[in-house]
Amino acid sequence: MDESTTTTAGSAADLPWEALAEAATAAMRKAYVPYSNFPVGAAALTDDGRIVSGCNVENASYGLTLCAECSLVSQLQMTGGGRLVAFSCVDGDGNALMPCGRCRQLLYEFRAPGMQLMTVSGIRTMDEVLPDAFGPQHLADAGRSAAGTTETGSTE
Ligand SMILES: O=c1ccn([C@H]2C[C@H](O)[C@@H](CO)O2)c(=O)[nH]1
Ligand SMILES: [Zn+2]
Repeated sequence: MDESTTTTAGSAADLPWEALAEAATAAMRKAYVPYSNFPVGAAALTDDGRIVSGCNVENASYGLTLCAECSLVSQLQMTGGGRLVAFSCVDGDGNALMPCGRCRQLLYEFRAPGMQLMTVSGIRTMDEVLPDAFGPQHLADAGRSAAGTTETGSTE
């Protein structure tokens, strides 16, 4: 079945978008952005009910900047792993922000089937924001793909 039609994430309306926006806004306030002055906060619901979040962290070597989504993925892994069911990120004014291309790829790795994202243009699925994505499923040699995981990362 097409991931966008699976229901692991539940219906978009049932997802806790308000709580995610609040967590993203709280994370945004922790951003380290002396160069761009463009704080970003990201938050996501995991498949076991946690909310993980992250902020952008810039660097004097500008290109080394970590997007908020990088920080979120790191927190996901450090707090028990799992998969992302719903994702939201906000700018300094609290407005929804579309993750940059690199971050869509980062999020794709940890998506739950049917993962939903709150974006500037409304609620979208991962498939919609990153169609025909490259992922662990393309690493044909099992030795090089995510150890012991299936396409969606669940252990079997
Ligand atoms: O998806 C994105 C896009 C941009 N930024 C950050 C990086 C940089 O610090 C600032 C301006 O690009 O916004 C993120 O955190 N996530
Ligand atoms: Zn990014």
